[in-house]
Amino acid sequence: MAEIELKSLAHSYSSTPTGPADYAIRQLDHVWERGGAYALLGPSGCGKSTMLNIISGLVEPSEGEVLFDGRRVNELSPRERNIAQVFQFPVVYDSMTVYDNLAFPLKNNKVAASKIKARVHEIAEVLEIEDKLYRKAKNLTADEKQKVSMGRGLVREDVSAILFDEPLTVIDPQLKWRLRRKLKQIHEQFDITMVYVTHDQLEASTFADKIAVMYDGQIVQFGTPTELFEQPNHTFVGFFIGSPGMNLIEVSRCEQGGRFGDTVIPLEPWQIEVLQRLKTNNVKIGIRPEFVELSAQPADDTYASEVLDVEDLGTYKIVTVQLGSAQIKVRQNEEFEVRVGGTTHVAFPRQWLKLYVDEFLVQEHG
Ligand SMILES: Nc1ncnc2c1ncn2[C@@H]1O[C@H](COP(=O)(O)OP(=O)(O)OP(=O)(O)O)[C@@H](O)[C@H]1O
Repeated sequence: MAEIELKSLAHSYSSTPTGPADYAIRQLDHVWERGGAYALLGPSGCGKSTMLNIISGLVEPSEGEVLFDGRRVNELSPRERNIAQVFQFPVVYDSMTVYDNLAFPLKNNKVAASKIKARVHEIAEVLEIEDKLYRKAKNLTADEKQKVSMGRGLVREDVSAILFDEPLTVIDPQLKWRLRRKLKQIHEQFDITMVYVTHDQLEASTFADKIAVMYDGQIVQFGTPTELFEQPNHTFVGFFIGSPGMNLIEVSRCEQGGRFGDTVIPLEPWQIEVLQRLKTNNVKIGIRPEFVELSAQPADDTYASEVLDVEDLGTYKIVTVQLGSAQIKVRQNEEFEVRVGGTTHVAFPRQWLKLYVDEFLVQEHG
């Protein structure tokens, strides 16, 4: 197991890149610590697979270094790096039995036969495929084959890390949840560095202790699920994490804070100070639907708004209101009474109002 460091790493698939748009990975520094359970989360095309393939050695980065425990591995082949990689689609030898598929990486590494047997049974038990051990892989379902693929990664005790690239895509939805829990349990049991690529926030937060959110070839935030929820560093994180995502309102600056149309949202003095010094006009105020408050009666700090839509989701509802030119989503508990077309009063608690300049969060002492 190793700490994996990416140092000034960048990658372009073009041999003559002319600008940032030609890079699948824009220059970044990042450390995956030894023994951590991580998710790499982001939309399609943001560079997740490229990053995994650079770590495993399938892709040679155009710039920068990959270090395992401080040692440069750029020149090492995937095999020499000792990384296990599980892909979206199962990679198994159809003509072999499940047992032989699982034993294969160990035989390759000249592990003693008695050790192989014990380890194959241990992993098969964890993955609940013990009863399939002596079946030919070609007779398995897609789910079972993917379990074998995972098992081939997990079976080796000496791996530097296991990289999962959307491994549950082919898995039956009902099984997905169980397998995710299983991977988490395996991580706890074997203490291996694991990086799990997904574009599904639920999948990321059930598996990982820390999530790296990737957007447009950059890691825009690396934090716990709670940090990503409460303190999104970038508007993309605000929008991508949460359901629905953060409300983001384009504002212009004014003496009291941010203005859109006739509405002024007062901000903290330090935020106003930042706004006064700005050279850009790209300013947004963000607040999560969970932190916006609604009330039937007006108060000093509320804004009268029209209720556009109410979506009942069982234990809670999502209310969409029109405030000036902005549509704002608010999460309310199921008892809260609102009527589409009616008027409600919206409040934005100051501590949850985030200020974004050029899409990045402005922090108090940053
Ligand atoms: N072999 C390749 N040659 C040229 N461009 C590529 C190659 N592989 C990926 N790209 C491009 O690099 C960018 C990042 O792709 P990558 O597959 O790493 O993203 P991803 O986040 O893993 O996406 P997905 O979730 O769809 O797999 C995309 O614009 C993609 O089109």
